[in-house]
Amino acid sequence: MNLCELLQATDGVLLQGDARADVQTLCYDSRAVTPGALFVCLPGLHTDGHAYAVRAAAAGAVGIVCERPIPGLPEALPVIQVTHSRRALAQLAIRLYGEPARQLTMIGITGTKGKTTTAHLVAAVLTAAGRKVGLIGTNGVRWPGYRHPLDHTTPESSDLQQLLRRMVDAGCDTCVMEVSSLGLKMDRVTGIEYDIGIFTNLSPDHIGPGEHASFAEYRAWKSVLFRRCRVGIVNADDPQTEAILTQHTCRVVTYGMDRPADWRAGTDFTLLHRPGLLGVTFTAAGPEGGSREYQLAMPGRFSIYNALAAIAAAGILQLPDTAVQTGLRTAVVEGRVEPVPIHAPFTVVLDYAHNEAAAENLLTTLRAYRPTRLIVVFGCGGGRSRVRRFGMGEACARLADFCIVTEDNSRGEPLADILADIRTGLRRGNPDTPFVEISDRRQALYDALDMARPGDIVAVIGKGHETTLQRGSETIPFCEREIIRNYMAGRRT
Ligand SMILES: CC(=O)N[C@H]1[C@@H](OP(=O)(O)OP(=O)(O)OC[C@H]2O[C@@H](n3ccc(=O)[nH]c3=O)[C@H](O)[C@@H]2O)O[C@H](CO)[C@@H](O)[C@@H]1O[C@H](C)C(=O)N[C@@H](C)C(=O)N[C@H](CCC(=O)O)C(=O)O
Ligand SMILES: Nc1ncnc2c1ncn2[C@@H]1O[C@H](COP(=O)(O)OP(=O)(O)OP(=O)(O)O)[C@@H](O)[C@H]1O
Repeated sequence: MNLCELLQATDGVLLQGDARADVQTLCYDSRAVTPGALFVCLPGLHTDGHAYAVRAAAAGAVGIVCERPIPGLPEALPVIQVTHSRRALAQLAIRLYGEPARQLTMIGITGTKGKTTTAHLVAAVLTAAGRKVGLIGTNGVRWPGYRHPLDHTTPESSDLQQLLRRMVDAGCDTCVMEVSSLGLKMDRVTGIEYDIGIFTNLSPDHIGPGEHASFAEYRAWKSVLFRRCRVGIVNADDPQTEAILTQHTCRVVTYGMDRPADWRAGTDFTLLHRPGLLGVTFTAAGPEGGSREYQLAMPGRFSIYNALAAIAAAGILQLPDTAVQTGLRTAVVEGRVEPVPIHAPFTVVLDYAHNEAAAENLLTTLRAYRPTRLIVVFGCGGGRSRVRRFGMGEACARLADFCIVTEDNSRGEPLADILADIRTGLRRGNPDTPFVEISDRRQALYDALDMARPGDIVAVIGKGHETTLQRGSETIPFCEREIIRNYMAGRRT
């Protein structure tokens, strides 16, 4: 597209050069510039994109977008000054990729916990209703026939708009995406008007250097989604919902279990536990009454909240209830309390929990299923906070019947040091909980499967959907689902 045409989407002023240049793509990292790219200088936390404009030009950039003049650029190179380059990046991307979000039903999900799960549930329900759905979030991007991992839960605006364009070109009619607070703060979703915004819940997270200054700031950014959507579906039971709705401009639809809500589930739900299945059945009624029964193949009370958000979204989109029931019954989220399908009288689940709060939440949920024994396989990452290791150790010792402590992305750090910290945590949590240390994670999985007996739950936590293991400077393929299935298949033959 012609640079001149693109610029009209921004408040940019041409400082030098000819605006008739042809722009093929947008780029915000000089190391990724290819000929035909328009380089947008983003001021960052660690460095400033303006410092790399000369390098971008040398790599073939057809123009530079910046917030201030940059010395040393070739005279003929078009340079455009904008007030805010992150915002400009989003505006340019929307124009370059032909406003793809306008051609999709856009559903954005925000909240501290449950974004990934709710996004999958909404996508499953829509798919069961015959929609062609694209999905973007922590577990990557996918649409029918395509999937790819992503660096961010909510991608940078230029990457996001390009993905949306590809979804439209692939025939998708709907996009379900996780909208992180940083995605909102960093203009990654600027310019997108969501048909539906969903709020799950809020607790302190992502507060610290480079992320949010305080809980209030974190919450304020999440609340922005409800000024950028037509209908906001919010959790009536979350104490932060009222604050999230400050200055909202959308129609509000509520869901919950404890307080009055448009979509409400009964508190008399039933936990389902069969080998290979940890689920729940519950009833829910919408604004028009008429309670219906739903089944989920994921455990716990909190899963009902995620499902209610999906049921409410389906209600707004007027999807048939049979599709909602089918979608919820069959949805599985990789690495989020994901059951591994094996022929065994016990249950194995994979989960991404890698801090004390998440481990506590998960193991408490699993204990409610009254397993004969709860066996936990876990480790902790190297080069990260030691507090996390003590905390994981404590939570697992308090809630498991047996722990197998092993490696988890040890990166450059000696595994022995990490295991020693976990051991300290285990002793603090409950010195009587038996545990073994098995350095090799694959062997730890094999041992857990060998010791499991009928009615046991084996929770393998920390890696969730990841398919690699970072051991020292090496990154090795490590798909726990495959390892477990292959080992169990081998045991049967
Ligand atoms: C805290 C945060 O979000 N940081 C983002 C920010 O990085 P930064 O400010 O440190 O950037 P920087 O390194 O100073 O570089 C500034 C600019 O110079 C450019 N550069 C830099 C070096 C060079 O040689 N050439 C060059 O052009 C960089 O590409 C960048 O555009 O801008 C970068 C480019 O836009 C982002 O990739 C980066 O995300 C980092 C990797 C990150 O980890 N973000 C996480 C915290 C995040 O966004 N998480 C949320 C929430 C997830 C959840 O809720 O679970 C998410 O949506 O993923
Ligand atoms: N509605 C919920 N309320 C509380 N906890 C939840 C909820 N949904 C999921 N969880 C727990 O949080 C974990 C993470 O869930 P999920 O990945 O869906 O959330 P997320 O918002 O995408 O989180 P993250 O940003 O950490 O990836 C799950 O494994 C589960 O233990």
